Amino acid sequence: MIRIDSVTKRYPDGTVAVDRLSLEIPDRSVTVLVGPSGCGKTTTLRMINRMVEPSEGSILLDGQDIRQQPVNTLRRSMGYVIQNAGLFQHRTILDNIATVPRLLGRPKREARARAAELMERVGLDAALAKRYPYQLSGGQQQRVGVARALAADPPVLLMDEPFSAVDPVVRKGLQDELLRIQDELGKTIVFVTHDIDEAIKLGTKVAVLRTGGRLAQFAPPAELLSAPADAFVEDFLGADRGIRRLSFFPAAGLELQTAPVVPIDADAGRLASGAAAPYLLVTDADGRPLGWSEPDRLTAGAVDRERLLDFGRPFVPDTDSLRTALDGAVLSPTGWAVAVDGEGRAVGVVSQQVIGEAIRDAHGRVAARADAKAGR
Ligand SMILES: Nc1ncnc2c1ncn2[C@@H]1O[C@H](COP(=O)(O)OP(=O)(O)OP(=O)(O)O)[C@@H](O)[C@H]1O
Repeated sequence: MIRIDSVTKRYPDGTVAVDRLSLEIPDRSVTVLVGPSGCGKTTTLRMINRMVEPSEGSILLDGQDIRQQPVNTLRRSMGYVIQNAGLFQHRTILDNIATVPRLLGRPKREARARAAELMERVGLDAALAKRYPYQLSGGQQQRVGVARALAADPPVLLMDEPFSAVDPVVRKGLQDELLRIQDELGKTIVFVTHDIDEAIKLGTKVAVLRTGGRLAQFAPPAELLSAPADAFVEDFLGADRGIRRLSFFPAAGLELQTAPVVPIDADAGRLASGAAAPYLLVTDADGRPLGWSEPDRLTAGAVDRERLLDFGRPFVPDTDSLRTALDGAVLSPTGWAVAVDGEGRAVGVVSQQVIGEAIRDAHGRVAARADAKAGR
C-alpha cells in the first residue's frame, strides 16, 4: 500500500500545489487522481517517485517512508508512463522497451526477449520491433510507453495522463488494454487524468481533487456517481450521472420473456402462443434475431423479412449492465430490448417498464446497503 500522509507541496514561488493531502492507495488496483487543470495531480504523482519532494508530510510504501530508500531503488519499483510516451527517438521500439532491463545489467539478448514478450502483452505487432518511434502512431507509441514501464516488472505503475493525446477510439482501446493487463498482472496503478469518464472506467477507487490540491472525495466510481460528496464533485461528474451509474448494475437479474421470441419458420400454434405480446421477435433458424413484428402481421410459414422492424442493439445479460439493456430498449422501435447469448442467439426480450423496475430495485438495494453501513 502507498500511504500519502498529510502531504503539502509548496513550490519555491509560494504556489501551494498540494495541501495536506492524505490518501491510502491500495495494492493491486487502479487508483485514479482526477480533477481540474492545476489541481495538483501531477505534483502528487511525482511525489510518489520522488521527482518532487513534499514540503510537509510523508509518503509510505508498504509502511516504510520512501525517503528511507535510495531514490534509484525506489524508482526501479515504480514504472512511469507519461503523455506522448516520452520515448527515446534514436532507439528502436525493441530497444526502448529493453532500456530499463539493460540499465539493470541484464544481458542484451535477455532484455530483448523480455521486450518482445512485452510487445505482445500490450498488443503491439512484432513487426514494429525494429521501427523508430516516429514511425508509429500515437496509440502505438503509448503502448510502447506502457511496455517500457512494465519492463523491469515493477509492482507500482505511475501513469500521468498517458492516453490524453490520442483520439477517442484509440483511447478506448488503450484503456481496455490497460484493464486487461491489470487483470493479468495485478499492478498497483496510480493513474492521473482530467477526464472523469476515464477515471470512472479505470478506477477501482477515484480521488477527486479540487484546485489547491485538496481532496474532495475518495471513493469507488459507483459511489461517486450515487453519492457525490458536495456540489463541486457533482458538477465535476457532469451530466447523465444517473444513466452512467447504471453501468455498475448487472443486467443478469432482468426477468426475460421468451414467449414473444419466434423462429422464422414458426407454425400457427407457436405464433398464437406469443400473440399476447405487443410485438414478436422473429429469429432465423439458428435463433439469431431478425426483427420485430406485430403478431397479426405474421402468417405461419410466410414471414417477409423486409417488413420486420429493426431489433436495435441487443445486450448479453451475463456480461452487460442495466445501462446497456436500457440503451437497447430505448433504441428499439418497440421499446423492448433483445437479450442474446454469447453467440448472438436470442434468449428473451424485456420491456422498458421491466428494466425500469429493475433499476428501482437496484437503487433500493444500494440505499439499503448504505443505510446498513451507516447503522441506520
Ligand atoms: N515547478 C513548479 N513551480 C511552481 N509552480 C508549479 C510547478 N509545477 C507545478 N506548479 C503549480 O502547481 C499547481 C499544480 O500543478 P500540477 O501540474 O500538479 O497540476 P495538475 O493537476 O497535474 O494540472 P494539469 O491537469 O493541468 O496537468 C499549478 O498551479 C501549477 O502551476
